Amino acid sequence: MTTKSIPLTDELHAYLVAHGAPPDEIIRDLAEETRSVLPEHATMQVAPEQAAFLTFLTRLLDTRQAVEVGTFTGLSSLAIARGLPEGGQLTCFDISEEFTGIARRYWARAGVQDRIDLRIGPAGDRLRELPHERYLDFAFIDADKTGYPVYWAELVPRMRPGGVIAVDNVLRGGRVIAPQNEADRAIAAFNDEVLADVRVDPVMLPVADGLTLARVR
Ligand SMILES: C[S@@+](CC[C@H](N)C(=O)[O-])C[C@H]1O[C@@H](n2cnc3c(N)ncnc32)[C@H](O)[C@@H]1O
Repeated sequence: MTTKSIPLTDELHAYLVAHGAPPDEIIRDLAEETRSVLPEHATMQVAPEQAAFLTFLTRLLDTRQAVEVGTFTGLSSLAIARGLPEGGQLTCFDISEEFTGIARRYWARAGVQDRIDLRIGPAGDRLRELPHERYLDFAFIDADKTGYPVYWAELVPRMRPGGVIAVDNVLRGGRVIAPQNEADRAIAAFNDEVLADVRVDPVMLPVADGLTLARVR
């Protein structure tokens, strides 16, 4: 028995991915294309076990309306879209036509393009265009780290009671306890803000680079 999460070697990580929900051919091709076309940015993609978890969570919450902030080449959005029922909708936000051009091709190949509404532009501005109602079942934040407080402020009031916001990179490779740059400091401050927010019940999980799940009251 251990009182904390065990470290993952490469071999153990491969085992964990293989025994959870192993990536299918579409996800494997998307990861491979991202690595070969955008080698400097490829680590921005969510980990395979996170992708599987996003699909699981989307289904668990019976999600009909979801939002993603930070789409890149589309792995997390594909995972969320796959968890939606017929008629469900995912609204995605990103600033890059180049990155999301790749995403669009893989959404089409997976047959989920009709469930995804991609909006290009700074998410802080574009999120304000969403209905001012508590209608979202699930939201995933994974864009520029200094923008997290703005995305949080726009999303929390739009979540239905019991809806969940998932936030990626909350451990910043471990640097969150000794921040070394602006993004690290932003996440350290953001994590404190989430903890103090009486509108949500959060948990922080050591999945990949750290994943916070916040259930909105
Ligand atoms: C970590 S990546 C997202 C990875 C994605 N979730 C995946 O699984 O592939 C961050 C993304 O945020 C986008 N981004 C950066 N600043 C943004 C902003 N102000 N508004 C919207 N998107 C932004 C970047 O273009 C990039 O695609």
